[in-house]
Amino acid sequence: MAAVNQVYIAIIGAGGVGKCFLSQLQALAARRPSPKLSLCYISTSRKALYNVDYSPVSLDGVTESLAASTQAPPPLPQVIDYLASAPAKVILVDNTSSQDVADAYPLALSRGLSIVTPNKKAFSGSYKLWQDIFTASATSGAKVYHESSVGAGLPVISTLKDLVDTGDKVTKIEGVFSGTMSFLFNSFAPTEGQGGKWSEEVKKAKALGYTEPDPRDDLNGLDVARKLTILARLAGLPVESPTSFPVQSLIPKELEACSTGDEFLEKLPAFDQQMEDTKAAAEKAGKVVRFVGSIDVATQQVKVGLEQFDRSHPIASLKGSDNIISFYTERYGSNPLIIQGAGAGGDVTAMGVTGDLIKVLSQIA
Ligand SMILES: NC(=O)C1=CN([C@@H]2O[C@H](COP(=O)(O)OP(=O)(O)OC[C@H]3O[C@@H](n4cnc5c(N)ncnc54)[C@H](OP(=O)(O)O)[C@@H]3O)[C@@H](O)[C@H]2O)C=CC1
Ligand SMILES: N[C@@H](CC=O)C(=O)O
Ligand code: NA
Repeated sequence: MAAVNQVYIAIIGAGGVGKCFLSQLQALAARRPSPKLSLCYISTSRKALYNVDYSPVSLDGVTESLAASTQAPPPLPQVIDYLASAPAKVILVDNTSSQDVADAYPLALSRGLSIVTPNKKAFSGSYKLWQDIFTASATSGAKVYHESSVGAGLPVISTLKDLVDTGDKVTKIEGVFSGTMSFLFNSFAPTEGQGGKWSEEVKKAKALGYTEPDPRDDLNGLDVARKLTILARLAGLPVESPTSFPVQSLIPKELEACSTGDEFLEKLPAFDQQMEDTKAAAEKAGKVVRFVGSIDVATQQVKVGLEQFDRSHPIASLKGSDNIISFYTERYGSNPLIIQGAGAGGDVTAMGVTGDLIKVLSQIA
């Protein structure tokens, strides 16, 4: 018999986004006495904290408790078994970028666990995984939300879903979909002034928490390709994978064989001239270079890569890690619905996750 008025939260991943989420969760739990939110499981890749009798793990100082824990995370099917046997409903928060965790969503959903996540891997992996996730959710009634998988906390997924669900026809989606790429080009090739060195800006983007755990996943264009795969599927295109359309990589050929992200960052300064040449070519045409993506729904064409823009273009004059995403639809005609704002960073990403958690609570509690 499920305990009344209590919802268990299980968290996998406590890095940049995970830590910000924990502090938002603690504030939410303090603000909202009902349902009572209790942490029943938290792990990183090497440590875990949970009690076999489901007594809650305290949110006070949880990062430190987790770091000091001597419990190792059990294999995922075992974690799902433990959560599915909890004496109240469970929301699983995946704050990793792990494909293994993403692959376990169909099992978790089929066992009644709702999921909220900023992890793109489940929704941009194989089309079969996408179908399995939504079939499992529809069959069990467990919810799955992933607003922060595109545009961090910006309301990109919810807006696209509303457009589609209310019967509008999306014809094109285009813009800047990467906080890292936005930050890099806004600071390396600004509309005014000189700009910094490419490799130094890449290191800054990582230090600011904008990049993927391995920054090569941003620079090879795959992070943007994943986001476009998600949006294209929501707009009705059965895109097979993020590698099934043209994606431009900014990884120098000579560094493709680096075995770690750290080795790549160490060697990158020797290749700064390649990006300087790209910048100079745009300047010669009186323009600036930016990394953009687009989905043409009618022709089913998706593409990701560098383009040149006039300095006065809204894409050229973005600031910081801002994304700008334009939805062209039948209802909006030639004036697209535009969403703009920070597209990366721990707090804004965690906000999307916490917002999703609140949506799930309103449906299951
Ligand atoms: N940073 C941003 O601005 C944005 C991030 N996102 C997404 O948010 C997610 C988290 O990003 P971020 O916090 O920056 O990444 P971090 O690398 O800072 O944190 C990742 C966390 O996940 C843990 N982890 C990784 N693999 C596993 C696993 N198999 N099992 C358990 N724990 C695991 C890591 O543990 P350990 O340290 O032990 O490896 C770490 O605690 C990613 O999917 C990213 O794409 C989305 C939008 C914006
Ligand atoms: N690395 C990503 C993080 C958000 O998805 C980005 O820079 O946009
Ligand atoms: Na979003």
